[in-house]
Amino acid sequence: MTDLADTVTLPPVPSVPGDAPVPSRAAALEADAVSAWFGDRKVLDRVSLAMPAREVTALIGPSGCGKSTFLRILNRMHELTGTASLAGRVLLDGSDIYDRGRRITHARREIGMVFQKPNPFPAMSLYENVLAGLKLGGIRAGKDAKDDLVEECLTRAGLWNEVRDRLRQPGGALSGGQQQRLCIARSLAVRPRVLLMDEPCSALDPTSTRRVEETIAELKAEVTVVIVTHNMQQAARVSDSCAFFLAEQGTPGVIVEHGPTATVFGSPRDPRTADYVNGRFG
Ligand SMILES: Nc1ncnc2c1ncn2[C@@H]1O[C@H](COP(=O)(O)OP(=O)(O)OP(=O)(O)O)[C@@H](O)[C@H]1O
Repeated sequence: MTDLADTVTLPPVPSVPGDAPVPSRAAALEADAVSAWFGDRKVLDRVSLAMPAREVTALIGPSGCGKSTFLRILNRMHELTGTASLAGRVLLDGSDIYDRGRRITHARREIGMVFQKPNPFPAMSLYENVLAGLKLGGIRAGKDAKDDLVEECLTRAGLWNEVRDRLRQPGGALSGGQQQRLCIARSLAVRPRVLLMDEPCSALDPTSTRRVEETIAELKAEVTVVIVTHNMQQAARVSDSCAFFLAEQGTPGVIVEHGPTATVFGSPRDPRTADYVNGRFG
């Protein structure tokens, strides 16, 4: 249910949708000594990571090392799991999203999430899918502003030209790759400052994957992107910097190495990073 005290008006859209550049609201995100538990099992240990504005940061590492948990901590989704707890700070342009008095809805609106499996509302039209987050976030907009916003977000997600003539068709009628770009458009409609992506291409074919990667490259001027991927070529293609997570022999996950993507892949400092990026384990 929408909390009325949290109702806001949509920030203005460009006057020429799709053509005018969207003013950048990208924010820097910084994790400071983040630890996480499920029950009494610690799964992340004092992870610190700077994710600069207008850059793509890739989180890589073997299955189970805590990448998704870390990502979910970045927009306060971790706390939705009953047994979950955490310590540390997450700074969005310097202020902690976990500060007392900060609303969970604020973090969710500022820091969007795209999931592994495209999850559009299948019976809702494409138009309504794009706008779905506005209702949930208590954001008001008039008819013209909504029309402009739908065009703008579908354009930014790289889907407008494919669907402009069928906006009233259901979201479930699209291909998997198109559905994922629809989900990206839906995330963009609330004007997030950071977009988190949890293996966004793992359910997609190579052509759709390439299209989503192009979309990520186009978006990063306007929104900071943090992406979890198991695909090393993808990390190398899309990211500016890269963090290698590892949880060795039942110990909690830590970042072994973090730096510019070219360095992490080309001349890593730690032999474990070299082994992982060269496919020798994981
Ligand atoms: N809801 C949960 N309840 C209990 N333990 C969990 C839960 N979710 C994750 N875990 C555990 O936390 C650890 C980190 O899991 P997480 O999903 O963050 O790893 P990951 O690196 O994203 O893995 P993958 O690459 O396979 O998605 C794992 O040991 C996992 O079993």
